[in-house]
Amino acid sequence: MIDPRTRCDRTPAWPLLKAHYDEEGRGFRLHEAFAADRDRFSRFSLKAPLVFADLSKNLLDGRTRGLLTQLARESGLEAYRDAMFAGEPINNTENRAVMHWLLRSPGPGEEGWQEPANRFIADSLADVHETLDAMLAIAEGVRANEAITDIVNIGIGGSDLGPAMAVKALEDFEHPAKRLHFISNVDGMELGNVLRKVKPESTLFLIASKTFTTAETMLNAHAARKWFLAHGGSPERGAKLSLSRHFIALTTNLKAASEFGIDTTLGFWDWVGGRYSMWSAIGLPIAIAIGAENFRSMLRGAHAMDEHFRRAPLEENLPVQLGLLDVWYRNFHGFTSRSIAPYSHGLRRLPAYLQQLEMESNGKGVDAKGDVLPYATSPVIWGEPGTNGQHAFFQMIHQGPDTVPVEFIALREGGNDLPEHHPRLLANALAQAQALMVGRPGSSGHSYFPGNRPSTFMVLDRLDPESFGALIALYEHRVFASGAIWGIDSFDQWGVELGKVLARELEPLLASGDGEQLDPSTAGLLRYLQEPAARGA
Ligand SMILES: O=P(O)(O)OC[C@H]1O[C@H](O)[C@H](O)[C@@H](O)[C@@H]1O
Repeated sequence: MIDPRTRCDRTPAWPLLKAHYDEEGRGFRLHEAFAADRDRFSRFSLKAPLVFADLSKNLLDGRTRGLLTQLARESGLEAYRDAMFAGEPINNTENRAVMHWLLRSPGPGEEGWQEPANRFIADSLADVHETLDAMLAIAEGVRANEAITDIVNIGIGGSDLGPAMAVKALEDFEHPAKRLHFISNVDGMELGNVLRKVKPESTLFLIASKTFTTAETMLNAHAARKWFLAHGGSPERGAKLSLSRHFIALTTNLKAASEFGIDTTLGFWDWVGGRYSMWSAIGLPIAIAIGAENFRSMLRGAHAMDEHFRRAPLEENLPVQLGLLDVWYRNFHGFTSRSIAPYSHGLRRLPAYLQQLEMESNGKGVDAKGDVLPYATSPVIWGEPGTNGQHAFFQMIHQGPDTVPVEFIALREGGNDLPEHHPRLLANALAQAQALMVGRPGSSGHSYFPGNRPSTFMVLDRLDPESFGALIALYEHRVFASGAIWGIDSFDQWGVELGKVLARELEPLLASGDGEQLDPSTAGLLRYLQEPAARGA
């Protein structure tokens, strides 16, 4: 594919942004901006489907926004976005299309169905709906099966973080009699602790791996299988407690799943990136937890956001404007991180999910052609739900020397019957954003609050499947927008390979202890780990 993009530092907008930053951006004061513009709140708020965002507490003015939008245009963001929606192989280092959005596109006969742009998309859409229907039928079957009480999802990265986060987020909608466990770590403590508590006859294992080769997942899957067989399970298909009835694979690698001994496999396609895969078969645990109807509702919310991203003018396009803000902060202000503060217990795993989504997508040092970039890309993403973060690291965000833009996410309606809690939660979210912005004028010494610290405040009406779907799709497209402008391939992850190779080489050395050919630090650690662990003080 010919990349339609122009790298951001080669656009006319880039030096203009630099000059604008030097002249005004660096010294920008939020309180002055509000004083100069009574309508700043409404001028810098955006409403996308199911998500409202107040951007007015960010360090930007009309000129910043104009220049950033010009940058988006000049860097070819729209053409690149359209190439994604046309199914072109925009993941150029792997020569793959990027079509997670298709996983939530309505099928023929459904409301909102659109004529597919080409044959590839039409065929893929048919596959998507066939698998979706099959997956939801399995989910409903499991929900109706009283004998199954525990579902153990074994997967890592994109085959874990999305479903694990979603199941927590949609806890209010979950089946009352199903316990979902997520096993990702190669540390046996995680699987071991779950296996101690479950029984083979009432447990369903989901082996979730796009490639079905990931070392951690394979080790955990084989350990689960061994445990199952050691506790009365049988590899015989017709047996009462058969492996084939208690293991399901979620993967693109049908062959490997069948070699493992699994009969029921829900497939997906190489055009679904791991970290974009919770809408695919990888979402089975979500569907088991919340049911088919709620799962479809989650897809509907995401699709509404897809349409917004695809069609809203850049100025009103929330994912685009958020992505541009990331560029402004990272490349002009030089901020190195962004903190995610969901004021929602349900969204407690969102920061972990976004760490993969954003940093694995956009943590790149070369452009899509492989040329070293002269500018920074993904910020560090971190956070905890409010109000917990306030009692931990907000000290640093308020008074530390670094500026950390914060992203607040709040709900209009709380999802519980404790009437005093939600107003308290909202008051705290508002107070933090306000305190960051206004600081404490006239303060000094230990009570000095500088203020002028930026934040974005997003609001969903409630944390239901539809709004949740829209929120996650918003983040996906925001990452697309900033990655598109940075000129990188946001859909590969070569940076995870080296460690995997080295781990394979090191594992046998842990037994032999022979690390003399290695670097002195690794060799020293190997020797230290070989020595017997100390007992007592
Ligand atoms: O789903 P899998 O093929 O098992 O991959 C699981 C994860 O591991 C890889 O190393 C990648 O870094 C992730 O992008 C991926 O989500």
